Amino acid sequence: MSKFKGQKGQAVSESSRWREDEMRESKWMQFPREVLIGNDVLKETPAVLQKLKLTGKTFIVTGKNTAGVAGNDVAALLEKEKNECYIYKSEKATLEEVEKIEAAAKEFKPKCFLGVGSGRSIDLAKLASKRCDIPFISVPTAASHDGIASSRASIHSDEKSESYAAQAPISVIADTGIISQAPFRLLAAGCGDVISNCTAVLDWELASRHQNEPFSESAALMSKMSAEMIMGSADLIRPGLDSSARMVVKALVLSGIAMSIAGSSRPASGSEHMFSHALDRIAKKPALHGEQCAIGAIMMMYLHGGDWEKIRSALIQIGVPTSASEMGIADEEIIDALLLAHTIRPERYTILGTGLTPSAAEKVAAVTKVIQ
Ligand SMILES: NC(=O)C1=CN([C@@H]2O[C@H](COP(=O)(O)OP(=O)(O)OC[C@H]3O[C@@H](n4cnc5c(N)ncnc54)[C@H](OP(=O)(O)O)[C@@H]3O)[C@@H](O)[C@H]2O)C=CC1
Ligand SMILES: O=C(CO)COP(=O)(O)O
Ligand SMILES: [Zn+2]
Repeated sequence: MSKFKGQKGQAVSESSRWREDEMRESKWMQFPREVLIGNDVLKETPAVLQKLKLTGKTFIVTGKNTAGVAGNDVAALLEKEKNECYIYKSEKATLEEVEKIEAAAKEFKPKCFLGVGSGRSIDLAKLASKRCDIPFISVPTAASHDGIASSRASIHSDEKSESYAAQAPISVIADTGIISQAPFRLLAAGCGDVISNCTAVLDWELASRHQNEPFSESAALMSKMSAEMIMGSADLIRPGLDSSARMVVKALVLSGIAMSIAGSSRPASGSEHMFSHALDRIAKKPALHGEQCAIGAIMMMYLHGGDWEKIRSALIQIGVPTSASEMGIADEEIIDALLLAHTIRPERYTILGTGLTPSAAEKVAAVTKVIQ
């Protein structure tokens, strides 16, 4: 068995090479402290704030739809307990929006931030709270993405999609009564986001082998486990069921924790996410993040030479779109996104390498039945 020098100079067998990261001397990781998952847990929000000694003033970042779903209710619950709330309705997860929130919060001087809503609202609250050095609580209204519990914030602009080091939520309050009543498409998208961890981890392993990129076996295992949890229970994920919402939320939390362990979005974001970010830029009407990542995962698994049909079957069973037409995206936009994807995060080594040729892009999309 060949040997190479580990980070501290000691010889490490190749079979344990991927464990090198686990042997680092120190690493700073953040995880949520109070995690509430269940029907009607929203009403516990004032108690959570009290337990964490964060009562007083609360800055709530929510969205246009989700204000009515939960944002206003949370504010009412807190105000009943003599907390003052500032409600900020946001639209896009951009750096400009983070700056606006930060400025409003500096005036209001809250004790904590709440992100109540979709991925966008949670990411904005997460990054703005980090910049204000104030704790943040994640209150998802849909299980549509694995940023619910992660310490990362995905911020987008016309030119790029970046993953910022933010902070892990001090608490996650996931009311499955609300989440199970959200449009099923959102829950299915969350399953797609987690299933796409399969290819993200393969890309990370590739980067570890080809470029000696730091790799965390525990983060990778956790990420794969969350994907397997969903694929193995695909038959149990149904609209309107509290049990389905609970299952998906737990997998999303696990996947978010994997990112916090890695200290990057690597365990949950590889070539399939680069494809999705490219599609966000190219498509006239992009689909949901998790839907696009799921389709990306089918195609990237084909490129890895893995079992893409297994991923496709699980997605079909759950009800996640597996073709461009089901997502409402033109076939040409899929090809263009495949050709652009490798440029999205050039520093992130993946199976896309320096890019696909147009004929290779057409082939992967056609063979995997993403385009007709
Ligand atoms: N930080 C991280 O680690 C991660 C971040 N992400 C990011 O998260 C985002 C994707 O999140 P996602 O939630 O899929 O998409 P969006 O943030 O785009 O939200 C999708 C839509 O769902 C609506 N919605 C949410 N909950 C409900 C509900 N209960 N009832 C009715 N409508 C509802 C939202 O309304 P409203 O307009 O009120 O918001 C919004 O219009 C992307 O920006 C992605 O990059 C994804 C994964 C990981
Ligand atoms: O979406 C993510 C994991 O599901 C992570 O986000 P990025 O692709 O922005 O790093
Ligand atoms: Zn994602």
